[in-house]
Amino acid sequence: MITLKHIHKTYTTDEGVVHAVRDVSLEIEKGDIYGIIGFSGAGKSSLMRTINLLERPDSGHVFVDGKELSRLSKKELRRERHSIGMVFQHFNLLNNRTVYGNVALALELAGVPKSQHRQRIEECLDILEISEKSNVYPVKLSGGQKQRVAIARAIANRPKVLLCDEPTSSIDPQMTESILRYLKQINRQLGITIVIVTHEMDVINSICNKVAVMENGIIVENFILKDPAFVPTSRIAKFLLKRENFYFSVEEEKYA
Ligand SMILES: Nc1ncnc2c1ncn2[C@@H]1O[C@H](COP(=O)(O)OP(=O)(O)OP(=O)(O)O)[C@@H](O)[C@H]1O
Repeated sequence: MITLKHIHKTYTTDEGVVHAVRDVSLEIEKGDIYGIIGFSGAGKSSLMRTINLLERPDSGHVFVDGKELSRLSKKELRRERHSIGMVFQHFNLLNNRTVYGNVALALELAGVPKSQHRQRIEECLDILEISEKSNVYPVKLSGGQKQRVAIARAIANRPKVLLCDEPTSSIDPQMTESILRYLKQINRQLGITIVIVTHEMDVINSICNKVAVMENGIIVENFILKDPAFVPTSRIAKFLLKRENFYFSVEEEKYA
């Protein structure tokens, strides 16, 4: 479903060139909930943002559902991007639009005929169980509710892929579980492949089937989460993972 081949991404700053992603290749299959974990600055967001070319790699190839995105015209890329939803840490909702209006925006931008809006929006709000807030403005919502609206907006165009950048980092721990439950449901019921960037192993543990560990712009290890034969070898994987009956958990106290 998603193939990244030899991706390099650098940023030029006043202090010099930052090598955010270094020669990363990755295969994400249809139906996966694929986690990318690592410490701050490891290059996780940069890598994920190359999947919809929100960040253009300096070199390498990005394929989504068989199409090489970097070879598409601007118009084709715009169309293709509607099949890749995105959810951000800070929700990125428009405060001057209601919940309904925020979801509608995704459909407007994709050129979906207005006659289809109401049904699509109600469907998405229903999946995220936030229909009763349809006429409410974001300022009146909790973090968890805002993220549910952002997810509803991200699936409004019925994407094949949903990219989630630290989707639970700005919400209460109690709400984290429910957000993850919705993501799992979306993956299973709608068949949407999910890529999730996080620094929380609990997030990986709850919903991912596969995980890549990133450090200094490199994927140091990737594995199937419940593979009983997997033995972490990298420093960061050993640091992050603790095997307990084929599950992993974070040694949180070391996690500063
Ligand atoms: N727009 C940018 N301009 C310059 N440097 C950037 C930019 N975006 C990211 N970087 C740098 O690239 C490196 C990787 O950043 P990135 O955000 O991809 O890592 P991350 O693992 O997602 O970390 P975090 O969880 O802190 O966002 C870091 O050194 C970061 O400072």
